[in-house]
Amino acid sequence: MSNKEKSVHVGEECFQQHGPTLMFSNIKYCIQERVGLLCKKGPEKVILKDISGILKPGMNAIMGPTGSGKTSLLDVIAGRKDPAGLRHGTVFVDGRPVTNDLRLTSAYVVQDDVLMGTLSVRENLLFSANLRLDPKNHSSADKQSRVENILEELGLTECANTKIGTDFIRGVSGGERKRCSIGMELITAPSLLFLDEPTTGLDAYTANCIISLLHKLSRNGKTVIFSIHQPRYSIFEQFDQLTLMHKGDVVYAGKADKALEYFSLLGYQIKAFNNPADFFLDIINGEAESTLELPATDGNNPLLVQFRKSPQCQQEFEEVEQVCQAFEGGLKTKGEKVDYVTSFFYQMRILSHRAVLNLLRTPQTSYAQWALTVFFALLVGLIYYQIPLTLPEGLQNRSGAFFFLVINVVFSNLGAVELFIKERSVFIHENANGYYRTSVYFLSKIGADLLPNRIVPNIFFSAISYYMMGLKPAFLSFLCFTLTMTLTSIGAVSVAFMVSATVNSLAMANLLVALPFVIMMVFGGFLVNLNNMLSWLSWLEWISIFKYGMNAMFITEMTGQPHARMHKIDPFKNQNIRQGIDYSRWGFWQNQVALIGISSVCLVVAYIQLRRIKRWK
Ligand SMILES: Nc1ncnc2c1ncn2[C@@H]1O[C@H](COP(=O)(O)OP(=O)(O)OP(=O)(O)O)[C@@H](O)[C@H]1O
Repeated sequence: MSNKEKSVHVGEECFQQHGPTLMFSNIKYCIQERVGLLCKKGPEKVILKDISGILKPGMNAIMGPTGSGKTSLLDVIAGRKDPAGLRHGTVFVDGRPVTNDLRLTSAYVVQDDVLMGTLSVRENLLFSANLRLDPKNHSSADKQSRVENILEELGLTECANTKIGTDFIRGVSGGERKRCSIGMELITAPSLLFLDEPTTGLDAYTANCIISLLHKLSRNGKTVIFSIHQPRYSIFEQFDQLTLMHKGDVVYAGKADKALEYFSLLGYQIKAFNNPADFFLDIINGEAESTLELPATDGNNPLLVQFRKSPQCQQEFEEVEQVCQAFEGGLKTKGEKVDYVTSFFYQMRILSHRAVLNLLRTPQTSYAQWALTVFFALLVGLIYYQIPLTLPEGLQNRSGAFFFLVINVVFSNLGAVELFIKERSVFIHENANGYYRTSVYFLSKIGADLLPNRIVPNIFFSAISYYMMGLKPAFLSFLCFTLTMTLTSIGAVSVAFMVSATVNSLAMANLLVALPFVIMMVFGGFLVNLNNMLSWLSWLEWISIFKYGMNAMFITEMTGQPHARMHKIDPFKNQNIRQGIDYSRWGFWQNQVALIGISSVCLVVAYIQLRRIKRWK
C-alpha cells in the first residue's frame, strides 16, 4: 500500500459515497453465569448496560480496556450474539429497525480468520462468491470478475494463487489472510462492515495497511464498525467516530478528533508525545489524574456521569429517541428463517468440490490410512496364511483371524473423530453467515470421507487378506466378505462422526470414541460368553458392531463348505450355534441390516448434533 494511500485525509470531502447510519437504543445484554461443579445457574451478569449510540458513515472504532464489552456490543448490533441474553434494545439502520437477520445482509469479519487453508486466496473468494451470489442474477463470468476486482482492490493480486496455509502448507502472510477474510465478506457488496479486532496479531505496518484499506472502503459507501485494542497514532488518526467503553457502559461517543478536547474539559491533559488512544485507556483505567473534582453520582463512574451530562450525549439520545418513537416494539430475535440464495444441489456441488480439493491437498492422512491398510492386510494375510480346514487349528485360526480383522477395521476409524472438529470454526462462521445449509455440509463431508477413506481401502484390504488367508475361493463369498468389512467400517466410522459432531475438543473426542468401541468388543460375543456371564448386560450385544461383523464373516465362510469338511468342523459350528449364529441366508443379511441400522442411527444423531451447534457468540 502506498504512502499516498495511507495518508488519506479524514473528512467529509473524502467521501465518494456514504454508507448507512446505524443506531442502537437501550441495549441491555446479560449472561447467565454458571457456578460450582454442577454448573448451576448463578447470578445474571450485565455486560451491556442500557446503552445507546449512533454509528455514522465512515470509520467507527469501539475502544476500551479488556472485558469492557467492545466485542459484545459489536456482536449484539451485528446480530451475532445469542439473542437469549438480550433483555431489551433495538438496532436501526438508516432509521429502520432491523432484526438479527442483519447478520445475513451485513458483513462480519471475525477476529480469528476462518478460511479454508488448503484453498488459494482466489479459490476462497470464489467459494464465497459461488455460494453468496444468486446464480439467477450473477453469471459465472460475473462472479469471476467480482473476485478479480476484490483481489485488485485489496492488493491481493500477487498472492491470489497462493494457498492460505495449513499445518502442512506454508501459506500467505498474516496481513494477506486478514485481507482475504475481509474480501470474503465484501463479495456481497455489503454497506455495513463489522470487524472484531482487525489488527490483533498483526505487526504495526500490516495493521496500518489493514486500517488504511478499511478507511478506503469507508469512503466508498461502506460504514465500517470495528472493535480495536490500543491502536498506534497513525491508525487512530484514521478513525472518524470513537466509542469508548468501560464495564459495559459508553463513557465517550463522538468524533475521534474531538475526544482529546472533550477529556481536556474534564481536566485530563495529555502529555507531549503520548498516543491519544493510550491516553484514553489510561483515563478509563484510572491511571490518568484529572485536575478537576469529578463527582460520582449514585456510585456511578464519574466518566459515565460526565458523558451522560455532555451536550453531545444529550443530542445523540434525542436523535435515537426520535427514531425509536417512530417504531414500536423491540428487536425481534427469534423465528427468522434463513433464505439461501443457492439451491441444495448447487451448494452440494460447490461444497463437494471443496471437500475433494481439501482431501487431495492434504493427502497425508489418506496416505497414512492407505499405508496402514496395505500393512495390516499383508500382516493378517501372513499371520493366517492359507488356514487349513482341519480341526482344531481351522476353527481356532478362523476365529482369531475374524476377530483380528474386525478389531483392525473398527479401530482404524479412530482418526475420523477429527472430521467435524478440525473445521468447526469455519463451519460455524460460514453456516451462520448463510453460505450453505447444515445438511449440505454434512452430506458433502461424509461423502468425501466415506468413499476414499473407508470404502475403497476396505475393498483393497479384503482383496489382499482374503486370498492370502485361503478363505472360501468362491467369488461370491469374497464379495460377501468385502461387504461385511465395508459395512463394519462404516458402522465404526459413523460412531466416530457422531462423537465428532458432539464435542469440540479432540482429546475429549478420542476418549469418547474409544469407550463404545471397547464396550462393543467386550460384548461382541467372542471374549465373553454372554449366556453364562454378565447376562444382565447381555443386551449390549445388540449394539455391537463386532458381533454383527464377526457373525457375518463366520456365516460367509462356513456355509456351503463340502459335506465331508463340514463334518470335520462340526464342533466349530456347534460353538457358534451356542453364540447364537443363524447360518441361513437371512441370518447373513440380518447382520448386514443391523450394521446399516447402527450406521444410520449414528449418522442421524451426528447430523442432529451438527444442527445443534451454537452459531451465536
Ligand atoms: N458468552 C459469554 N459468556 C460468558 N461471559 C461473557 C460472554 N460474552 C461476554 N462475556 C463477558 O462479558 C465481558 C465483556 O466481554 P467482551 O468480550 O465483550 O469484552 P471486550 O472488551 O471485547 O474484551 P477483550 O478486549 O478482552 O476481547 C467479559 O467479562 C466477558 O467475560
